[in-house]
Amino acid sequence: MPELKLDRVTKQFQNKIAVDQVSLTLKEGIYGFLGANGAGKTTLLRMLCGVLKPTSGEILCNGTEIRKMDGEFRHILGYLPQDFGYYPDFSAKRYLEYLAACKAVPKDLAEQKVQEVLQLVGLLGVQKQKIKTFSGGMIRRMGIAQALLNDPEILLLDEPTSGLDPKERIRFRNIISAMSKDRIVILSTHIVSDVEFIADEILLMKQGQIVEQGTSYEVTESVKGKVWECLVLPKEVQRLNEMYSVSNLRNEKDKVYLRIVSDDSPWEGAVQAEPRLEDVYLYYFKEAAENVENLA
Ligand SMILES: Nc1ncnc2c1ncn2[C@@H]1O[C@H](COP(=O)(O)OP(=O)(O)OP(=O)(O)O)[C@@H](O)[C@H]1O
Repeated sequence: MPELKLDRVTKQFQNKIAVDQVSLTLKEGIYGFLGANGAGKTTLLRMLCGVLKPTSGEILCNGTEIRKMDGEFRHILGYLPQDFGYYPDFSAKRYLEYLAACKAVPKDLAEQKVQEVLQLVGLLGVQKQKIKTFSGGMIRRMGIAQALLNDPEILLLDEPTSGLDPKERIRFRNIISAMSKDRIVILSTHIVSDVEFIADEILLMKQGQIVEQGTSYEVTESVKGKVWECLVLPKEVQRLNEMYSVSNLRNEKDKVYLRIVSDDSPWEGAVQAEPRLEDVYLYYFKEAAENVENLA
C-alpha cells in the first residue's frame, strides 16, 4: 500500500496563493476534500497527479518525490479530472480499449480489464452504444471506469458528481465505496452528501488551507454548541437571515422554524441542536453559500 505525504505544499499563481502550505499523510481510505469553489481543491489534485508542479514543498510517495518517480507513479495513479474529455462517436467499449492502450495496460489483459470496469460502473449492458447517447451520469461513470483501468492504488476524483441527479449521485457513492479497499481515494467536492457517509476522513479546505480534518463525526463535533433551533414570528425572519447563517427554515403554523449556525445564541429561547456536516460547511463557507444563493 502506498503512502502519500504532502510536506508544506504550496502553489502560487502570480499573486494568488491557491494552495497554502498543506501538510498531510494519506494512507488507505477515502479522503473527502470539501470546500467552496476556489478553495484550492483542483489545484491540489493537479499537483497530486503531477500535472502541476508545486511552487514549494514536496509530495512524496513512499518517501520518493512523485516527480522523480515519473512513469512509475503514473502506473499506480488513476485520475478523473473535472473536465473529463471523451470521443462522443466511440462506443464505451472502444473508448476504454483505446485508453487502456494509452495507459500501457498489457494487451492480453486489456479486454478483461475493460469488461471488469464496465461491470463495476454498471455499463456492461450498454458497452456497444456510442458515448454521445449516454446521460450525464453514465458519462461520469465512464470517467470512473477509465480511471480504474490500470487498477490504481491512488485514485483522484475531482468533483465526480457535478451535474448528477440524486439517484446517480447515490449510485456513484456506492461504486466509490465498493472499490476503495486497498486504495487511497481522494475525492474533491463542494457537495456535503458526497462525502458525509463514505469518507474515512474529511478535510475542509478554505483559501488554500486545510481548516478542519477528521472523521465525519469529529469534523461535525467541531461546531457542537454552535447550532441553534428556534421558533420565531415571520416578521423576525428577514433580520435573522441577514445576521446569521440559516441552515434550515420551515413554516410551522403561525411561526417559522429556523436552524442557525452561530457562535452565540441568535435568539432568546433558541436551543442548541445536534450538529450535522452541512452545518459545518455553512459555518466555514458562509460567504460561499451566499454567493451560490445569489447566483441561483
Ligand atoms: N492557472 C491559474 N492561474 C491563476 N489562478 C488560478 C489558476 N488556477 C487556479 N487559480 C486560482 O486559484 C484558486 C483555487 O482554484 P481551484 O480551481 O484550485 O479551486 P477549487 O477549490 O478546485 O474550486 P472549483 O471547484 O471552482 O474548481 C482560485 O482563486 C483560482 O482562481
